Amino acid sequence: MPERLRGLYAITDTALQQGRLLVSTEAALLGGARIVQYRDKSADHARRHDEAGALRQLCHRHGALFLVNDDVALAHAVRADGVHLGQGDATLRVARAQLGAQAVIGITCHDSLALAQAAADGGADYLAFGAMFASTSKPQARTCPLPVLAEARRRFALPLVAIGGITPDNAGQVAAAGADALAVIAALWQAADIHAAAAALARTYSPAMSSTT
Ligand SMILES: Cc1ncc(COP(=O)(O)OP(=O)(O)O)c(N)n1
Ligand SMILES: Cc1nc(C(=O)O)sc1CCOP(=O)(O)O
Ligand SMILES: [Mg+2]
Repeated sequence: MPERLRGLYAITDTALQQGRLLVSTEAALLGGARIVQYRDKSADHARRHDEAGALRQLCHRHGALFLVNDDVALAHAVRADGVHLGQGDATLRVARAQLGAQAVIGITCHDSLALAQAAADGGADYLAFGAMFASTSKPQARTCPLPVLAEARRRFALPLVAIGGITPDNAGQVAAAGADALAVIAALWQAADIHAAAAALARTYSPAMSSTT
């Protein structure tokens, strides 16, 4: 399993991080986040471009991967490491053609092993399952039972990312079921101490390691 797709996967939230996008993301990186996804659904293209470019630099300073949600053109424009695509987003084929063989392309599979098989067959770099638990960030997301994730672990050699309602308290169950990375929004950006929350989540994979300060 590639080490670069393992550990805490922080997903930005424009509302929760308002005015503190870079500072709060840096706190998560210092706490141990290894992957960051820029997720901003607004139509403010100039701001999105500026923020994504700044986040890319920040992530690379910390040796973390930087991915863009949904927007293949933005990922290309800011030279992100890759893109995360849902079932209603651009196709894997289009994204691969635009971003190239080295790009990391992750695909949402919800609770479906059939979607995961199609993504694996199409050349995805990781498979995302969720929502593992009720999510305040996406309350309408349908639940992916832990046994589905465990079955995906048995079937697929690709990295598995789990998302939805993950907190330091339930992270261990998700990792034990086979997740290589934990994608998190609320439990990071709503924490009183983002660095400490990130460190607690990151410790799921490196119990002996503490975070950097
Ligand atoms: C790591 C990860 N997994 C799943 C998603 C959800 O993607 P999608 O279904 O396209 O929904 P939106 O995030 O675009 O609302 C994700 N973003 N990241
Ligand atoms: C963006 C997203 N996608 C999901 C899915 O199930 O595909 S759940 C989700 C929200 C994740 O945020 P939180 O850590 O706050 O629950
Ligand atoms: Mg999407």
